[in-house]
Amino acid sequence: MADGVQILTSAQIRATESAAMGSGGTTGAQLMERAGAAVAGQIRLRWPQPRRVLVLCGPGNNGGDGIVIARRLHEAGWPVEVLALPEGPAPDAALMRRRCPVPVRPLGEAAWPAAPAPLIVDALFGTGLARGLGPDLAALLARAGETAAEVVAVDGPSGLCLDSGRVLGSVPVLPATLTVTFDSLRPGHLLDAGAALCGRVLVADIGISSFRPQPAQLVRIEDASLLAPRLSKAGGGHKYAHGHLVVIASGAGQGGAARLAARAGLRVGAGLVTLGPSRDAMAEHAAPPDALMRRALDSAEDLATLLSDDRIAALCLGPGCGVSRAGALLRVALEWRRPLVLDADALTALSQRPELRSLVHPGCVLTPHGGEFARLWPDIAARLAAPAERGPAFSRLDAARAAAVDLGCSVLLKGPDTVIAAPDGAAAIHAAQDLGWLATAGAGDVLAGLISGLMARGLEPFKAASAGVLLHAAAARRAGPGLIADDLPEALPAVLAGLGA
Ligand SMILES: NC(=O)C1=CN([C@@H]2O[C@H](COP(=O)(O)OP(=O)(O)OC[C@H]3O[C@@H](n4cnc5c(N)ncnc54)[C@H](OP(=O)(O)O)[C@@H]3O)[C@@H](O)[C@H]2O)[C@@H](O)CC1
Ligand SMILES: [K+]
Repeated sequence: MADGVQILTSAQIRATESAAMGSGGTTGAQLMERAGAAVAGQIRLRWPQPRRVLVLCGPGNNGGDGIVIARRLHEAGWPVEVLALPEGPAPDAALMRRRCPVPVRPLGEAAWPAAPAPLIVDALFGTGLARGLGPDLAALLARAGETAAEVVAVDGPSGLCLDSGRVLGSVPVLPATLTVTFDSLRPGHLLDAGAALCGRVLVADIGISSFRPQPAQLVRIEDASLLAPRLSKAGGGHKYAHGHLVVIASGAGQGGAARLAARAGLRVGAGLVTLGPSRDAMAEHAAPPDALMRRALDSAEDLATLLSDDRIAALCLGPGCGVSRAGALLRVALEWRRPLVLDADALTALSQRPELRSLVHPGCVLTPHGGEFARLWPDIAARLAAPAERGPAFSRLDAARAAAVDLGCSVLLKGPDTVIAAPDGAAAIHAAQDLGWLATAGAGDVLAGLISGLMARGLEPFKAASAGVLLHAAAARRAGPGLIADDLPEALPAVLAGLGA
């Protein structure tokens, strides 16, 4: 498992809540009170001056939280209006409605305020969302969205599936300025459309964390400082002790993507990196850094000979390699059965060579973007592309996990919401929606180099993939807008120094 913050699915948070209540230490009503109080507290911190607030409540416990928020804000002197859907079978929410000092009016066209409130609390549906919003509700929320009010979502924007980050049905949801969720993040806060729709996400501690399932199966990786002990070279040692990475490069005239990967491998601390172009491309791959070693590799036999040196610790195949060259070298790379990153052209080559799929092993990390993923796993990609009608909807996390199980290797599905999945079910999400400038040519090649460099240093595949993604993002943050991929390896020394590695 990677180091990170535990993420719980809707089913897991329900189980955690049940375990907390089952322990006898707390009741559902107490948890609802804590949840509502936390949201009301955040609202008052963010907007210290009372303002008109419209609280929209659903039939279940999400709506119950909304009622607590309304009461708390009312008690603090805020002008509060509450509109609610008819009650469902949720006894704690019903109790809160009975205790509410503010009139609870039926949510609908007739009761909708003529003058829009500047703040809307969306407590319609949370983890219990089962399907898309009905057309009447969607129309009301669309109207609310037009008033440019600030929106605070309780647990998440209603209509957003908190397990997948996908909007259920084909109805728009009301984007939130602020989302306050409870105990832990849900996958949907980070994945897909969720990241943009949730706005700023805060996690309120409601006192149930000791009842979470263990060990954590899903984490958010966000804190690069956790990497420092793993990346430290404090023990010293020979260059071979830090791993020898081989990066396969292209034939003549196919560009320098592999050099970016190799440079990243060096910068992340592999003891040696050998770049392997074809013989006729040796001259064009002779450019700096001079720390790189070169070795001509024309054929699968040449690669097999090189890999028979058991000091070689990891291999990176794909960046700037060319699909046919990657295809020609793929079998030997897989039969080596040691740490291997397959990226870019190697993924396309693998999708064209189904007979090689059974050779993929747990020491492999595959790093597809969405297009490469769809070529390798068209059935899984089709499930992801199908409309999301019911919750929990099939997610990018489900897709990466299914792919990891299918090939028995770690899979890193790239995107602004990168998902990393191991074949044993462990998974991590890295959300970098703020790093739009990282979507630049060659950035993926650098990532492949980082991961394979870390694998050469001995990190196991899932951890190397997680650490590589973190370092990649940290380097992009340091380089800032305007970066080109070449800047990423150059930013690494400062990133690593900042981590105390
Ligand atoms: N877990 C915790 O630790 C804590 C959780 N807490 C809170 O509880 C929330 C979860 O509560 P919940 O389980 O009652 O589900 P919730 O989201 O209120 O919705 C369920 C209701 O909505 C209905 N419904 C669903 N979709 C619909 C649709 N499209 N259109 C119309 N109706 C639809 C559904 O009806 P049904 O599908 O059965 O027909 C059912 O009646 C959670 O998000 C958090 O805020 C805190 O209070 C305390 C700590
Ligand atoms: K909500």
